[in-house]
Amino acid sequence: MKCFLRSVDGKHGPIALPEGKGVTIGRGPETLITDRKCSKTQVELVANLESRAVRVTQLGANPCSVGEALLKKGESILMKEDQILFMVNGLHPYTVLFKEDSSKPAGDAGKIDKKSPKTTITAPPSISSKKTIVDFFGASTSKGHKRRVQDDNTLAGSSNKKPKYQDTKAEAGQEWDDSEEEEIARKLAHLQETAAKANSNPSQTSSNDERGVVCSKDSWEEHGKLLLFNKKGIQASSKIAGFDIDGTIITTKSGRVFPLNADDWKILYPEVPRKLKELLANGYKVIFITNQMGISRGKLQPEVFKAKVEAILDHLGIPVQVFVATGMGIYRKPVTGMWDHLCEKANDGIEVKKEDCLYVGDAAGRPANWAPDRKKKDFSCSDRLFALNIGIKFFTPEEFFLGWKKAAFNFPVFDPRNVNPSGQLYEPPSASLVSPSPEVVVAVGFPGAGKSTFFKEHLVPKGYDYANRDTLGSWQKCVAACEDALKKGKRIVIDNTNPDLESRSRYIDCARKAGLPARCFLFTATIEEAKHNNRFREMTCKGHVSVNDMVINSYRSKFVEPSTSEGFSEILKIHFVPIFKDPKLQALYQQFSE
Ligand SMILES: Nc1ncnc2c1ncn2[C@@H]1O[C@H](COP(=O)(O)OP(=O)(O)OP(=O)(O)O)[C@@H](O)[C@H]1O
Repeated sequence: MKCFLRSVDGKHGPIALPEGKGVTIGRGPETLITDRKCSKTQVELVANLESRAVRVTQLGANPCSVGEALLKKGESILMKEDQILFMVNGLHPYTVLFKEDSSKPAGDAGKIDKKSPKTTITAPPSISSKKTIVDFFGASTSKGHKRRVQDDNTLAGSSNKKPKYQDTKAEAGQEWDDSEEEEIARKLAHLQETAAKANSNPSQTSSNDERGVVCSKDSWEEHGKLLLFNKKGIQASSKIAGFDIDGTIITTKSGRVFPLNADDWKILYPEVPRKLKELLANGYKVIFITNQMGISRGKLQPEVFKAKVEAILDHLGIPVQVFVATGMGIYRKPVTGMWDHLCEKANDGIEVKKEDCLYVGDAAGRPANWAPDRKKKDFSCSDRLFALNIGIKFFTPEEFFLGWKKAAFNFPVFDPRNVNPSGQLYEPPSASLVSPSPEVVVAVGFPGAGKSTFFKEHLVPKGYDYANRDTLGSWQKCVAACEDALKKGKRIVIDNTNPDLESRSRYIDCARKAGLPARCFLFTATIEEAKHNNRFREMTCKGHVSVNDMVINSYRSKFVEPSTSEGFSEILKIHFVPIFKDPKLQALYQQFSE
C-alpha cells in the first residue's frame, strides 16, 4: 500500500507520502503554487496506511481547510480519501489516494504507472462502468454524457485533455486518465450506491448526511407564483447548496445586462461545472433559486424560461432542483418563500440543517469598483439578504468559484430586525393621543407608514369617525365626511398621506368653520421603512392595491413639513412601533425585502 497526495487541478503529478513520515508541502516548484498567501511550509502531512488517513497539520499563517474544517496554525486533523484539502483560502485543492503497491496484483484499487509523469489508475469495479455515472446524472445516452464531459473540459480551458470517461465499453480494470473529475466521479458513484440503497430503504442514510430518494424523472410544478423544476437524479439532503442563476451560474453571451433571447447565455466561469459536481459528490443537494419577475410582467414566457433552465442543466450535466419566483410576494428573494417551500415540501421530509447550507449569488450589494476590473455596483443586495434572512452562509460567485477574497458591500439603510416594540410611540410624551372633545386629526405620512394601523389601534376604538380617500373614493368625499362628523359634534381622523399645505388646508378649514381644533399626526417612518411596509402589506393583505415606488417618491417630492402656522393646534410625531399578534407575521416582517 502506498499513499499519494494528488492535485485536483491536475497541476502536477502525485506526491508520495511515505508511511509515518512528515512531508511538508506549500508554495514552491513541487506544487507549482505561487500564491503568496500560501506559505512555503504550509502544511505537514503524515500518512497512516493502516487507517487509510493522513494527518494534516497547519504550519503557515493562513489557514488551510479539510472538508468543512478550517485549520489554524498548529491545528491538526485526520484527512480521509473522500475529503478535499484546500491549501489556502479555498484554493489549490488536493485529495489523498491510498493504493496497493503496483508490484502486487491489483485488488479493489488501481495501479500507479511509474513511467508516466501523469498518474493513471485502474478504476475500482464499483465505478468503472460508465453507466453508473450516466444513471446518476440522469442523462439519456452515454454519448450525450461523453459530449457533456468534453464540453466541461473545454470550459475549464483544458480541451487538450482526453475525455474523462471511456465509452460504454469501458470495463473494470481498464485504465483511465487521472484528473480532478475522476475523484469527483468516484464520490458520485459512491453516492449513487448509497442512493440506490436509500431508494430500496428510504430510512437508510449515509453516515453523516441525511439523504432522500433519488428523483426518477424530470417534472415541473407550479405553486402560485412559484415554478419548481425537479431534475431526474436530484436527491434530498440535509445539506443544501443554493445558487442564483443569472450572473452566478450563467451570464449573457452577448455581453448585455439582459439576455437578447433564450439562447443568449453561457456558463459564467469555467470553474462552475466542476465546483457544482464537487458539491454533489460531497453530499449536497444543489438548487438554483431565481427571481424572474419578467414572467408575471408578461415579458418572459414561462415556457421559454423553462426550456432555458433545462438547457442549462443539460449543459452542466448534473441533477439540480430549480426554484423560480415569477412575481412579487413571499417567493421573491430576499424573502424566504422559495427556501421555506424547499424545507417544508420539496426535500422528501429530510430536515435541512442550516449550518450545513450555503447560498451563492451576485446581488450582493457591492459598491462600484469593488474589484480592479469590476466597475459596476451590484444591481441589488437581494442574494446576500436572502441568505441572511434564512441564516445560512453567503458567497458571491467570485468568492465561491474563483476563491477571491470577501468584497466590501453596502447594507440596506432600514433593517427590519431592529424595529423596537417598546420604543416611544409618540412625541411629545406629555401630549394626549385622544381628545375628549370634538376635533379633526389630520394624518401626514408616507403610504405604508402605518397610519391606518395606528388609527385603528388607538383612535377608532375610542369613538373617532374615520375618513380615508382609498375607501371613500375622493378627497371631496373625505371633506364631506369631516363636515358631517363635526356637525354631529363628533371627532374624526383623516387617514390620507396629506403631504402638502393644500391637502391639509381642506380639513383645517372644516375645523375652523366649525370653531373646533385640528391636530396633525405626523408619521415619522422613513421612505425605506414605508417601502418595506408596503411590500409586507402586499404579502399579507390580499385586498390592498399595491403601492408602487412612483407613488412613494411622489409623496417625498411633495412633502412639506407640517407647522402650527398652517392652523394646527398641535402636531404629534407618531413613531413606528411594531405590534404583532401572530409570531409568524412578525418573523415575516423582520425579513429583509426588496
Ligand atoms: N405598528 C405596526 N406593527 C406591525 N405592522 C404594521 C404596523 N403598522 C403598519 N404595519 C404594517 O405595515 C403595512 C402598512 O401599514 P398601513 O396600511 O397601516 O399603512 P398606511 O400608512 O395606512 O398606508 P397607506 O397610506 O398606503 O394606506 C401593513 O401591512 C401593516 O400591517
